[in-house]
Amino acid sequence: MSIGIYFVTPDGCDDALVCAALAGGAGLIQLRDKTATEAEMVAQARRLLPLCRAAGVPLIVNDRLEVALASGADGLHMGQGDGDPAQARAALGPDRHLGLSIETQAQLAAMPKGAISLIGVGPVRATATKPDHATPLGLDGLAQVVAHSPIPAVAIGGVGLADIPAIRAAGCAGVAVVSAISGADDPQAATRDLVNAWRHA
Ligand SMILES: Cc1ncc(COP(=O)(O)OP(=O)(O)O)c(N)n1
Ligand SMILES: Cc1ncsc1CCOP(=O)(O)O
Ligand SMILES: [Mg+2]
Repeated sequence: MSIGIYFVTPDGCDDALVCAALAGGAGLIQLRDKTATEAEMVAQARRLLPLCRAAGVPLIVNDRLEVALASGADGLHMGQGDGDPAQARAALGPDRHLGLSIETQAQLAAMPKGAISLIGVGPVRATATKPDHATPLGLDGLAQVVAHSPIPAVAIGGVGLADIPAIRAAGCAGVAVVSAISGADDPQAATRDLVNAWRHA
């Protein structure tokens, strides 16, 4: 599985930013908004789905199973404290994506086999985007976790263009970013640069 660049939205993301990431070549989009209501997230996911489908890119919802189900999104991403992955898999059915955050080797060893299709490993570095993040793994720690993963992994947390060769060499299927795209002056060009770096790494 190759994902390449996985754009995770910032809080309050407008649809134009997702369009820019799609136009730049992002391979996966996650709607993550820690401030939106459930109804707002359902409405935004419903607006974004046809745009993502037109680009052939899956749309994943962060945290909220009900939003993923109500909007018809392509999957859900869960953290360690976001509920039971086996229950989420049962609700989503066998075909949709189900991502799980992995912050330690112990979490990887305890991962429910069969339910998860993709892991987000990190944070690689400290990041202001997620103030409650776990202890950073660093690039070496990332590589150690990914080496033991039976399923595809993406790196996340404080990563950008310069990290792509090491992340690819670690065996990741992609890299998940918020601020490397959302904080850029030109998010479409930033996405394109990340995509090209991934392709050439
Ligand atoms: C791809 C990916 N990996 C990790 C996370 C973090 O999820 P979580 O630990 O539940 O933290 P929040 O994002 O909910 O703050 C993610 N969202 N995506
Ligand atoms: C959602 C999430 N999970 C671990 S770090 C993080 C935030 C990543 O944001 P950024 O790419 O801006 O560091
Ligand atoms: Mg979460």
